[in-house]
Amino acid sequence: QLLAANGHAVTLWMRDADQAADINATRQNARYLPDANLHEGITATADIPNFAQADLCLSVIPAQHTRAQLLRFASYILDGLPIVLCSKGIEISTLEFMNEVLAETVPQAARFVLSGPSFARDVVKGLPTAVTLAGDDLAAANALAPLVQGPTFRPYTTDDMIGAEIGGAVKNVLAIACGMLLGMGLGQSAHAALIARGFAEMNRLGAALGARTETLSGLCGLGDLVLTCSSTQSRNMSCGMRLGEGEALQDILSSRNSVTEGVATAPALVRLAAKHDVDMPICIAVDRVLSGNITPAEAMAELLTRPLKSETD
Ligand SMILES: NC(=O)C1=CN([C@@H]2O[C@H](COP(=O)(O)OP(=O)(O)OC[C@H]3O[C@@H](n4cnc5c(N)ncnc54)[C@H](O)[C@@H]3O)[C@@H](O)[C@H]2O)C=CC1
Ligand SMILES: O=C(CO)COP(=O)(O)O
Repeated sequence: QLLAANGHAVTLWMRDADQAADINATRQNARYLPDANLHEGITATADIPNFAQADLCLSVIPAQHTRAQLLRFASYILDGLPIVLCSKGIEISTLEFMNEVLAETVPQAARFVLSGPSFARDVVKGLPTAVTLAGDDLAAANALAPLVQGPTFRPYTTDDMIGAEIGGAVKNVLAIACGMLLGMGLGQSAHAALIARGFAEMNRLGAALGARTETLSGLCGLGDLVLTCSSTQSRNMSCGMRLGEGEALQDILSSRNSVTEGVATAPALVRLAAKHDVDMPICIAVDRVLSGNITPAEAMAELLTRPLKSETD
């Protein structure tokens, strides 16, 4: 919507030709974004897009499927085409972030990450949104920013791609934890404590992987953590709430047609943290609940009975 409103001809690639035809005929994406009238500058297709004529490409495929789809297109992508990664997660089979997956699959592309507090429904309504646009270097991110900016959409640039990706991936897992806590009725004080201690976990992982603290304190870290941990509009948070209320994970996932990224990212994150010797007790607790090892109540009891420690450790 943003790009089309900026005057770009936008090709929306999808796997299902019938759905593409439906979108072109109705100007609605009934399955994934109902209630939004799609801009006339958007054309849906199931054919390989004409990458040779593209100024940029946004990858919005769920994290666990990004590699397969990038490989599908890799040979069509010209040297230096900017690919902007919008998915928030860690690939479970490799423990890689999306920019690492892109570097392996489409090495000729210029890599960017767009992340931050931005519900698609808010953006499409034109509600004010500010996000992080990260590139390999700041000049490249600065050059790309005007293409994705809008009257109510402000990208702030950085060259800290790993920081931008850590923020988006970790906040999804923490939002499941916040949802569980609220679903169990444990109150707003516990909710605030979990956000703050979760942010400490995000920062510890960031330090181990070379992210900058100011990136994680910004839109793609703290900003998105606050949004996702505070809104039932978040799929991760609402999944956690339903777990906290006693529903089974499989029932929750099968009741929705939309991705809940934190579910696959939680085990990847726990393994990545272990590999780098980073302490992430809340994320471990989420993973143990998701894998059926403990109940949400047992997870909260475990977290509360951990040995006391300094707040800055
Ligand atoms: N919806 C939102 O507000 C935001 C979503 N994101 C991120 O964007 C990514 C996608 O999220 P949504 O679009 O909301 O999810 P969604 O579940 O609403 O849509 C996912 C899209 O990917 C397609 N898809 C699913 N499996 C696929 C596969 N194997 N190959 C190719 N395409 C496949 C689906 O057909 C659908 O079009 C996620 O990583 C999410 O964290 C980021 C910011 C905001
Ligand atoms: O990333 C998002 C908002 O910034 C969307 O969060 P959910 O995937 O939890 O809905």
